[in-house]
Amino acid sequence: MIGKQEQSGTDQPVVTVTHARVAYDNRPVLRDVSFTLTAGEVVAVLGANGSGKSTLIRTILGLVPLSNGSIELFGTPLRRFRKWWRIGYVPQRIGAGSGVPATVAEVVSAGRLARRGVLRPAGAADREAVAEALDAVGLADRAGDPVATLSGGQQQRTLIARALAGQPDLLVLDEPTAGVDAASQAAFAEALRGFIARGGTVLLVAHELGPLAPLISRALVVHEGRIAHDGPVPEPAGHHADPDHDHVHPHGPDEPTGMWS
Ligand SMILES: Nc1ncnc2c1ncn2[C@@H]1O[C@H](COP(=O)(O)OP(=O)(O)OP(=O)(O)O)[C@@H](O)[C@H]1O
Repeated sequence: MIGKQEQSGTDQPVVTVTHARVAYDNRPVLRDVSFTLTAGEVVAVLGANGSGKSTLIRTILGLVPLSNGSIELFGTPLRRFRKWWRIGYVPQRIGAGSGVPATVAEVVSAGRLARRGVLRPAGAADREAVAEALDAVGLADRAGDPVATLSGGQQQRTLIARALAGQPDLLVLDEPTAGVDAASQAAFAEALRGFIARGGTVLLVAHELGPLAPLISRALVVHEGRIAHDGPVPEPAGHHADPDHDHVHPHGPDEPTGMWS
């Protein structure tokens, strides 16, 4: 089953960042960042281009070194953390298919490797997890197709399915819906909703929340290397005054029927 979380319930720290400082070639990008993500939270990292959002999540995953401060994953210091299968990561769009002669199912199966180990052949549980992940993102009917034949949005969904197939406790997503068609955005939001309903924790970078907005429980706004806002998703100025504003926030019973109802 997807999302059979090892650690559930509230107030259990999943990610703890304490006074993190990160610099590239002595140029500071993150100056002093602290926050804790607890189990079941769905947190969006927002901020201007180049503010350090990707750097923040790549640092949390140990891909960029800290120059100061500390990070813990599931209560374990980053340098001692080994249970990487507990984390599903979808990097900023790289394309799932460029030059890869693999089928959609094969790409998604790679998401099982960290959990089962490369030396053990795939078993029934692996195949079931892959099928469930493909179903969750609405690509079950494309399982046997070469991933290169899919649209950009479908390729992005393939990468999300790969992360879900590992049945992680934490999903880390870098701009998962940037430049993705509306159908893929909706399919992704639906998959994420299922993951969250099973107690999964989510940390995602986004420019535009779009259909994800109702799912977000907390926003972190990165500005000049610090967390400038930690709380509810801020409303863009003049947002509701915009005649084209698509009112999909879950305010009350007069919401339009659709995937959020
Ligand atoms: N590997 C690197 N080496 C040197 N500088 C880098 C590296 N990666 C990012 N930077 C710089 O660090 C700053 C923050 O980049 P980062 O990608 O974290 O920002 P971001 O908020 O994710 O941006 P965007 O919204 O455009 O994706 C930028 O000025 C960027 O040019």
